[in-house]
Amino acid sequence: MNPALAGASIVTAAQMRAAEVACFAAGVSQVALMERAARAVAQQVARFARSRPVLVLAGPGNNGGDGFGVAWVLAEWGYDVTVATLGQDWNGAAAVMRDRWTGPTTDLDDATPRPVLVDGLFGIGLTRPIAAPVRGRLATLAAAAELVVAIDVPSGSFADQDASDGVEADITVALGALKPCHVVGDTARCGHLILADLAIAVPGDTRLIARPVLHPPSRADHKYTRGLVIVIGGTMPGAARLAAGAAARGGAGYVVLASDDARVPFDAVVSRKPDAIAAMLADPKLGAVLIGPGLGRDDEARTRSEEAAASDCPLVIDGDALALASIDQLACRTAPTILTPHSGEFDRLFGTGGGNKLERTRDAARRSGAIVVHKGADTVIAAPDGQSIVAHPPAWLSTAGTGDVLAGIAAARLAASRDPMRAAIEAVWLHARAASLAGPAFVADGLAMHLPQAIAECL
Ligand SMILES: NC(=O)C1=CN([C@@H]2O[C@H](COP(=O)(O)OP(=O)(O)OC[C@H]3O[C@@H](n4cnc5c(N)ncnc54)[C@H](OP(=O)(O)O)[C@@H]3O)[C@@H](O)[C@H]2O)[C@H](O)CC1
Ligand SMILES: [K+]
Repeated sequence: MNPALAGASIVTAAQMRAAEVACFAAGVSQVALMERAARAVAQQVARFARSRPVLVLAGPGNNGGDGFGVAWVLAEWGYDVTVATLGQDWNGAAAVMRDRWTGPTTDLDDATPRPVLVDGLFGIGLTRPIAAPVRGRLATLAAAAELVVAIDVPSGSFADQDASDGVEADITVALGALKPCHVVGDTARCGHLILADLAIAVPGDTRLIARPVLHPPSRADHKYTRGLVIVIGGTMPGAARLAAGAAARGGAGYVVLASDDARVPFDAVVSRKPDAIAAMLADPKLGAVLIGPGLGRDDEARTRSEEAAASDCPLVIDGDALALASIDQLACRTAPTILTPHSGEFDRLFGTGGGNKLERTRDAARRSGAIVVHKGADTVIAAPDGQSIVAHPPAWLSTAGTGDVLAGIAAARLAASRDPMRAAIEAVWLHARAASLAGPAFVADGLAMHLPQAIAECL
């Protein structure tokens, strides 16, 4: 998680264009906006170029216009710059930038590599894959460069798709706002991501995660107002135990582990026999129920899962309980629901239909009426109203049991606030932060120990 980008907006190419139009309508000229973009990119190139010769690629559209602008600014600052072009006819602001550029210019076909490559071939206007010869030239020039800086998006990446193609950049300077290709899919091709916001107002319903603000307990609080969490276990009691421990360390006031296995993660977690689940679910003091970690998929698991789904309790559904759930049943719930699928569980429940991960997760939230936490290296949290948040948790979390820990934290946060979107965001942030604090190669059993420190950072 890059703190410099915390809370940054993520917009589609169409939303970006609409925001630009609104900016023009408010009196900013196209040339002025392109000049802002060019200066912002040139500043980043200058930070890292160390006076090395620069080759700027200028494509046929406004990304190319930005490229001419970058070349013009860098040359003014004393850099040795050459421009290689793809295309002949530039319009509007791009033509103005092209005319400002009076330095050495070649065709892309004839360009020779230089240590610093600025990629202004294609931006958000890419409509089809780049033709093989051009892709080949781009790859050759990029491979021979010591530093590749992409303007807006790495050329070849479609702004609205999971990043899966395009040049591999060391630095990408996103213009105006982040786009889906910067945050979902193989985002490594963007290299170090920098946002130049250019003072354009953009929609804010999709954002990168930011550190949540948590409130310490008040003098009037007691264990039930802090949140009573029930974790329903099953055939693999260790997973439910991990989740119960994480719920307790995640700020719950009281945690009950309903499991045939009487072992608890520590004494503060209370063990109950699961034959009393119906009575437990009817407890008006109940803050949230977690079902799924270690549940299994036998008849008993199905009964417990159906009982939980049919209850009025705020519910977190994870692991095996996701395999036992149905979208119709979820959509009928009136109490808050959080689902925490990894990609396999997500595909089984919601299908493998098209769109990027953001679109698919938003669609799943709309269909199920639940908050969906679609886990992965790019975790997407989506609400039925279209609000969505993207997080990039540490890769060290890719180890057994960390999902149970996340589900436990989500239950604790849900019991505390009863607001499932807020709870999901808090849980994902705290989980990722605890992983960072745990350092490399931790085991899931030790992860929750770092939650108090992560919580302290949010007060
Ligand atoms: N967001 C901001 O605040 C600002 C962004 N700016 C920059 O503008 C680009 C978007 O510019 P746009 O002109 O819309 O698009 P591109 O430059 O990406 O490319 C469009 C041209 O490329 C042609 N095209 C598309 N795909 C291909 C392809 N595979 N092969 C060859 N040519 C292709 C397309 O023509 P077609 O009609 O053939 O599709 C266009 O000619 C944005 O990314 C920013 O860099 C502004 O500077 C202002 C601030
Ligand atoms: K580019």
